[in-house]
Amino acid sequence: MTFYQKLKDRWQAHNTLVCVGLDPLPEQFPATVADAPNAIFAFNRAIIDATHDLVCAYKPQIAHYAALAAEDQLQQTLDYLRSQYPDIPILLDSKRGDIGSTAEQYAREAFERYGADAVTVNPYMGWDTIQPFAQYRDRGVIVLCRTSNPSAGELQNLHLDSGEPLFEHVARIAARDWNANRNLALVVGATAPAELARVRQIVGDMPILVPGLGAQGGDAEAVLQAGLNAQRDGLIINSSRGILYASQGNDFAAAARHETETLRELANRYR
Ligand SMILES: O=c1ccn([C@@H]2O[C@H](COP(=O)(O)O)[C@@H](O)[C@H]2O)c(=O)[nH]1
Repeated sequence: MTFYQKLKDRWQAHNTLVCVGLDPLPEQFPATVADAPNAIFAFNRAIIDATHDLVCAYKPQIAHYAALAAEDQLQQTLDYLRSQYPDIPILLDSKRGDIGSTAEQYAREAFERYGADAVTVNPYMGWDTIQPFAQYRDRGVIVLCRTSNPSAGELQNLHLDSGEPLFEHVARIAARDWNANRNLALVVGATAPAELARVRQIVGDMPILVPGLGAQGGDAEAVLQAGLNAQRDGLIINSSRGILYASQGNDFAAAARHETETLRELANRYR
């Protein structure tokens, strides 16, 4: 099944737009988990078991594993997801971007080594750096368009000679020129609802990954009003720290479930 079909099934059959980010910070784990062997995998497994029926996707951010030399625990987490919850798409957030021959290796890393359903990529270097990912027709390629960080507008909102801001140009060429295999999606931050509304106008029904709720302060109502597509879905609304570290006590998994449920209900209120 393709990334897009898996995602659509989760949006519809499970009635959820929520994506839980798997960004381990062991210093915020409860001591009982932090001291266990393979603590990152144990933490992720508890979060996944507590939230799997509420999510449309999981999004591990690769730096959180690489910084700790814990790629083996990322792999364990992905293997666990595939064996226990095979219908939930896995979005590997690695924001890769490099010349074509290196991009081919990054695509192999995401899709063959880790078996991700989709990967985030940086469009700054142009189409020949995206194409090695997009040629995996059954996988998703999620292109950074208007990110959620405070300085995002420094470059992404700059106006081109055509008069349109750069992020709109990225949305336009991604939808019009780069999406021959119908496997592209975009990233637009929850902290930029006006830009999200413009992107939705430009790209039609294309999926949009929206990070920046919770810890970064994005507003769920504004995101839903700006970002839903004609089918009243089309959004992958991510929260990582706000869910994972809702409690740092032994009730962390139950607290994560509560936060996920709350975000799902909030999002569904505006659908
Ligand atoms: O524009 C972007 C693109 C990616 N991210 C990633 O999403 C999560 C957000 O984490 P929170 O704890 O919910 O703030 C994180 O993995 C980022 O690397 C983003 O925030 N903004």
